[in-house]
Amino acid sequence: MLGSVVVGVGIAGSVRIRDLLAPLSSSAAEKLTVKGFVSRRTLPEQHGVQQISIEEALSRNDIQVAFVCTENSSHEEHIRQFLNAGKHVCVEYPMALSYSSAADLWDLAQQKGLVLHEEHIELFTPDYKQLKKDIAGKKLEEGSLHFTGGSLKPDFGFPSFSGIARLTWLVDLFGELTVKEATLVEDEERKYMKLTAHFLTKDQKPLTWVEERGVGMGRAKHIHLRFDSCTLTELPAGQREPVGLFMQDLVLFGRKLQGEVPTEELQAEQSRILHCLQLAENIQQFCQSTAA
Ligand SMILES: NC(=O)C1=CN([C@@H]2O[C@H](COP(=O)(O)OP(=O)(O)OC[C@H]3O[C@@H](n4cnc5c(N)ncnc54)[C@H](OP(=O)(O)O)[C@@H]3O)[C@@H](O)[C@H]2O)C=CC1
Ligand SMILES: C=CC1=C(C)/C(=C/c2[nH]c(/C=C3N=C(/C=C4\NC(=O)C(C)=C4C=C)C(C)=C\3CCC(=O)O)c(CCC(=O)O)c2C)NC1=O
Repeated sequence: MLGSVVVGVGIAGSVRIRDLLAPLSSSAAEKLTVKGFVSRRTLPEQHGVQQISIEEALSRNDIQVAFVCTENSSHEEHIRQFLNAGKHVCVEYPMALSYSSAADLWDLAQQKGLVLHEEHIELFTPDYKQLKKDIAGKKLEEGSLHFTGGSLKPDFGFPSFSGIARLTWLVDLFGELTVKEATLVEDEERKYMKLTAHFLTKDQKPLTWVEERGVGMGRAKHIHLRFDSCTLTELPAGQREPVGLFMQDLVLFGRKLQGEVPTEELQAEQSRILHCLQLAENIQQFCQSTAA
């Protein structure tokens, strides 16, 4: 068994505590137990789990794993602290707010012989799984993905990083991309923002990503994907699954801890994550150069 600590008790941290207390039976998630949680606030017990200090989490021998569930701007520092203390880390996406920080963190994990896992629940949603099946083997001519959602707190980072889940979809579906142009429109008073990024695929096909957030905007994704043989204008509705999204991620992390995930799969995943973070950084640079 591996003892774990959950760092940061927001939406994601609470789900992690809940899932660790009731892991999917007969899955690798059962190898994890939860020994405590860390929070910057003073909180009561969460489902019987006690708050502990970060110093205790870093030093206790019966804690081998940390779940970093805080806002994005603090991920890098937390990952570094826990890896340096010899703990495996599962971090909610994105692991860092720059490409070079992420690359350094992977190097540190490798040096220490520890698992560093970045959660990607967006790849487990039924709609995404169905979309991936539906377009398998089709040749993209052009496409767009338009996300809308409620406004985020500023410590979630530049929108190409906080929206990394959309980039992950595009890269997982269409392979490596090149950023051609990106713009950001912001209205701080209205807490509104719209990021538009234009990419080319390796086959030189155009893809557009729009990430739009504002107070009261509903979470939604719209696609327009034109292939050689057909055009998709709506996300397919996938079959709902009994296992929750964060639980599916926990099982994958558990399998990594057990050494059950093949090296090629780990490498492909790491390349995808780093490529997405590189794209996020390129987008940020485009936006900041046009803003100047
Ligand atoms: N929500 C989701 O569905 C998903 C979230 N993620 C990722 O998870 C991470 C955390 O996101 P999420 O949990 O949604 O963010 P939250 O805003 O809910 O929580 C972020 C942090 O804010 C602090 N916090 C939470 N509630 C309060 C409060 N009422 N008052 C003061 N502080 C509070 C907590 O830290 P502390 O306990 O130290 O105070 C918490 O860790 C991000 O990296 C995000 O990208 C990824 C996929 C899905
Ligand atoms: C109700 C308020 C609500 C909040 C505050 C919220 C926060 C939230 N949801 C996220 C992702 C996500 N959130 C969900 C789904 C949910 N997450 C949920 O908290 C709930 C109730 C669902 C409902 C199904 C999914 C599937 C993702 C992964 C990214 C995606 O596919 O859009 C993220 C990570 C950044 C991102 O990819 O957008 C945040 C911060 N989600 C919400 O729905």
